[in-house]
Amino acid sequence: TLPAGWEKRTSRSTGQSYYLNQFTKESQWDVPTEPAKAASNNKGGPEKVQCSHLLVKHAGSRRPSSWKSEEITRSKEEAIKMVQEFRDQISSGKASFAELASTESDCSSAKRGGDLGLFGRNAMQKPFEEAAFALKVGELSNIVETDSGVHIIMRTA
Ligand SMILES: N=C(N)NCCC[C@H](NC(=O)[C@@H]1CCC/C1=C\[C@H](COP(=O)(O)O)NC(=O)[C@@H](N)Cc1ccccc1)C(N)=O
Repeated sequence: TLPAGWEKRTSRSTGQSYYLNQFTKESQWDVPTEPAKAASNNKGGPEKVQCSHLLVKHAGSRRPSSWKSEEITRSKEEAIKMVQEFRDQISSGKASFAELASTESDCSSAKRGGDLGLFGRNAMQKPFEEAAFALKVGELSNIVETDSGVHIIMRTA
C-alpha cells in the first residue's frame, strides 16, 4: 500500500505510471515510501538535562534510610504533605530550592543543594526521568513519586 495521501496515476502522454500526493499535489515517477520514523532520541526533547531535587523518603521507600536519619518510618502520606509544604515555600519565594534541599532532602545530593548534575535518559527511575525531561529550564515539577520516595525537581540546565 502507498503512504497516506498518495495515489497511483497513469500519464496520459506516455502511459507510464506515476504517483500523485493529494495533499501536497506533488507528483513523482518513483513509488513513494513511508517517511523514516523519527529516531528514538527524537529532535523533540533535550539529550541531557541538569536538575536539582528534594527527596523525602518514607517507610515504603526502597532504602528507608539517609544521611538525615538512620531509619525512616514516616508514612508516604506524611512525606507527600511535607514535600507539598516545601514546594509551596519555594514557589512563594519564602525559601530557595537549594536551601531547603540542603537541609530537608533525604538524598546525598542534599550536600550540593540537591544538584544531580547533568544526566541523559535511562539514568534515573522512569517517573523521575519523565518529569525531569518535561520541565523547561528554571521550572519546578509537581510532586513525583519513585521507589526512592517523594520528590520535587527543579531543572537548572
Ligand atoms: N547521576 C546518576 N545517574 N546517579 C545514579 C542515579 C540512580 C537513579 N536514582 C534515581 O532515579 C533517583 C532520582 C534521583 C536520585 C535518586 C535516588 C537516590 C536516593 O534514593 P535511593 O537510591 O536511596 O533510593 N539518589 C541517588 O541515586 C544519588 N546517587 C543521586 C546523586 C547524588 C549525588 C550526586 C549525583 C547523583 C536510579 N536509577 O535509581
